Amino acid sequence: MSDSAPLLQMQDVVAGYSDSDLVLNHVTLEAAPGKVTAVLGPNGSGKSTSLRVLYGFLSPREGRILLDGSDITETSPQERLELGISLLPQGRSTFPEMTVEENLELGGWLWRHDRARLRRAVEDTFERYPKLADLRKRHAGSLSGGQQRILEIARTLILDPSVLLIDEPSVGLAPVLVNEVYQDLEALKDDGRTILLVDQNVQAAAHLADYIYTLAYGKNDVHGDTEAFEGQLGDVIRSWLRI
Ligand SMILES: Nc1ncnc2c1ncn2[C@@H]1O[C@H](COP(=O)(O)OP(=O)(O)OP(=O)(O)O)[C@@H](O)[C@H]1O
Repeated sequence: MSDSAPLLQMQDVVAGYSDSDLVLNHVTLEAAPGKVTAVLGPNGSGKSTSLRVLYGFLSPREGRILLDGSDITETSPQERLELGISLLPQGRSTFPEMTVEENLELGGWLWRHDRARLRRAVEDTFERYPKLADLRKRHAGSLSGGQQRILEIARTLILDPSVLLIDEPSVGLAPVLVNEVYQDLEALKDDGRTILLVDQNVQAAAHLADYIYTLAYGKNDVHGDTEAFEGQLGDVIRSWLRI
């Protein structure tokens, strides 16, 4: 872990989708403030499940989740959202029949009773993403895959979260759009947001990340500063082929 105290921590978590099922077997992850922490690993190693536990969609059977040192293990996803944690889930999550603007407003649902604040947040987002502003009245379902992904990222920012949990940001996108998405994530890093990134795109994630964890079979494998992985990522990936 880097020098600063971690902002978000998953400590020694055991979790599964049923009583008999063990998906995370004593997994520990820590995200330092203002840094990008990547969680890499082969299919089925428990990366997305870790994000679900961190966001509160799945309760751990053992272990704790800490935000800035406070135990949030028992808090709901809505409370975590209020505390400044946002999740960008894997796969399509826009509402296709609703406009770009309505999709953004839904991202700010917590502020629905404060219309002025919500409107301001939507307009701030359009300022940050001028291309989305041009599309504001279009149905999300009519946007290209890349535009929809940018809309999804923009929607996770509406509440101005300090921690972003990002699951497979570039999956299913054409290579030219993949670059656009990672440039956007780079800008979020420059904002000083804390990012925990789960990714199959190992090279792009490593390029962005300050710190890397790898998981295998639902357990921690190796972890360290990204520089420590320099020249070794190929070996790490090859080791997954033997799993
Ligand atoms: N909703 C679910 N119900 C039951 N089992 C699940 C569910 N989601 C995932 N699993 C199982 O949990 C294990 C870990 O899955 P998870 O999606 O966390 O892995 P992953 O590392 O993110 O994989 P990928 O890179 O393929 O997305 C897998 O065996 C998977 O089949």
